[in-house]
Amino acid sequence: MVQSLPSSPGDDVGPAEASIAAPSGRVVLVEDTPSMARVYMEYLKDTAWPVDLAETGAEARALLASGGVVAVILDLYLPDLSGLDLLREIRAADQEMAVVVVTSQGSLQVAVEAMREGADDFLTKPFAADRLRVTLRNAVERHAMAGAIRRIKRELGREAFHGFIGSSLAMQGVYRTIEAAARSRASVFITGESGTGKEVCATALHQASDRARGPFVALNCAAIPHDLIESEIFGHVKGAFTGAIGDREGAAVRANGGTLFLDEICEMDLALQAKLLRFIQTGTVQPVGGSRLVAVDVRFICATNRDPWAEVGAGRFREDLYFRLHVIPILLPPLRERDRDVVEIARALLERYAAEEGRHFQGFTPGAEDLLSRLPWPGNVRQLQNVLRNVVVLNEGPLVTEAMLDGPRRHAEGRARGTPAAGPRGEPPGVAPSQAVAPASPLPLSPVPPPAPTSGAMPAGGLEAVRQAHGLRPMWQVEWEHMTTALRACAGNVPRAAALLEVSPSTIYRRIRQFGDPVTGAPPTEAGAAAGKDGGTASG
Ligand SMILES: Nc1ncnc2c1ncn2[C@@H]1O[C@H](COP(=O)(O)OP(=O)(O)OP(=O)(O)O)[C@@H](O)[C@H]1O
Repeated sequence: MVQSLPSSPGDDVGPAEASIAAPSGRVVLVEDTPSMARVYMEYLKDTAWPVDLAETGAEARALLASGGVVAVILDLYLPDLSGLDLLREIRAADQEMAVVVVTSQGSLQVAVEAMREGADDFLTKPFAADRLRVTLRNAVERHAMAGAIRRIKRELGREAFHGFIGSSLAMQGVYRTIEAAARSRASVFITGESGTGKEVCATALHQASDRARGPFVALNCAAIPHDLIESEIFGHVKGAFTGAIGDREGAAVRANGGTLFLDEICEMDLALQAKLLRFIQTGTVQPVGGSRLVAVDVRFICATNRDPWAEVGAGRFREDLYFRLHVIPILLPPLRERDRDVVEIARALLERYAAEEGRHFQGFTPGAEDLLSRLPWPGNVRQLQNVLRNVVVLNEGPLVTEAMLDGPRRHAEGRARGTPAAGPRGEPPGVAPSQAVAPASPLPLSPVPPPAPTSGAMPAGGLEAVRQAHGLRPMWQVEWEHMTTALRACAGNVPRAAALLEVSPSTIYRRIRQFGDPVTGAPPTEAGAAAGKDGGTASG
């Protein structure tokens, strides 16, 4: 038999407790002895929740299945079923309700077992009205609190997500947006500094979407020469231009049923932007030199490390295209704004690189981890990768020390001692002129220099003598000369120079901000001095 008590607005708690919002729902009292049931129902008549009585396990199951139950007061001895089994069923079904078990004198062992199985509290018969009410109320509140904490932990506790490592609050927000955006077909526009993981983000969006089984096609708009990019996206027919020896599908058709990722979208020229807009509006593409329209179903994701709205303002990016693509924006925070993520990523990278390079690194000293957290990482995760690869290749384990990471400071000290390690303007590589001589704080990181000469390892004269003996030059110098040649060959067109060198244009932009523009003669920028000193060798 199931009986119900109506709820009462009043409760037996004091004013302070009454101010806590009690979770809503019903209480199920499971008690097979009618006289006891009557007493408990009387005790409970003034609680905040309506109470249903179940006199058997079967009745209890039916009430629980009907939902909306906030708590169960469960006698462990039932005619048709063990109360412990019912408790296990509740917890196995992950039902969010508090459970208070009722046991007889002398059965403490059973109470302990019930607590282990997930009961929130227990009462030993006999007990007074107040005791029942307070125990019930506390159990409901504790359970609600524990549930909220569990949910928050589940939300916030993600240390990795589809290729991302990092449990910072900033990245939890990104993971949530990716999850929500993945369910939609709306275009996503990813922004963030170079190396923050924009491509990882695009891949995650694809993997978390219902297009995951379809193709993911990525195209770097800056890495492809302008005269080829149209055919790269839309394809071409045989004879469309010199060298078009056959029909070729473009990225759009290859991405059919999946995702098309247009990286460095702001590098696309305006004429092509118009064609892209038409593609987005009509869902059809026309191969270069062809007359037939091909229908394709793709989800667009694009990315840039520029400010796309500023590009619109400057007339380099079409406003209508911006609004078509910028439906769901995702901003990837720079690594320096991700709390301890840098350490979490560094640990994972160290393990990977040590395995790949056959080194025996086991971790970082506390000082090294602290330094990792303090460095500004202008080149973000890619820079961290370069630095750690460098550390692993050039040093021996078992621990990465501060000294192994402290490149700029050692460069600065070397300079102070007169070590000739000057950049184009006399600064040490990777360090802004203004920071080059600052000995204290290890600001923007340069590639980790070779290990300090150990006795017997270097001939007299140190690094420079070895360089001269072998005709070697620092990598940054070779890299910059190469970039300068490429830029001059392309009349200062960065994307074209990047395509020639097969690096990301952002790598060249960073160097221009750092060293100045060799074509226009523009000097390095202040912003570049602060933001462009990753000093890593050209990548991507
Ligand atoms: N949170 C992260 N955890 C682990 N690895 C990461 C993370 N973010 C980025 N990476 C890695 O860092 C490298 C750079 O990432 P990615 O290419 O996605 O950056 P990006 O923002 O697209 O860079 P760019 O603007 O220069 O093209 C990749 O090897 C990527 O796997």
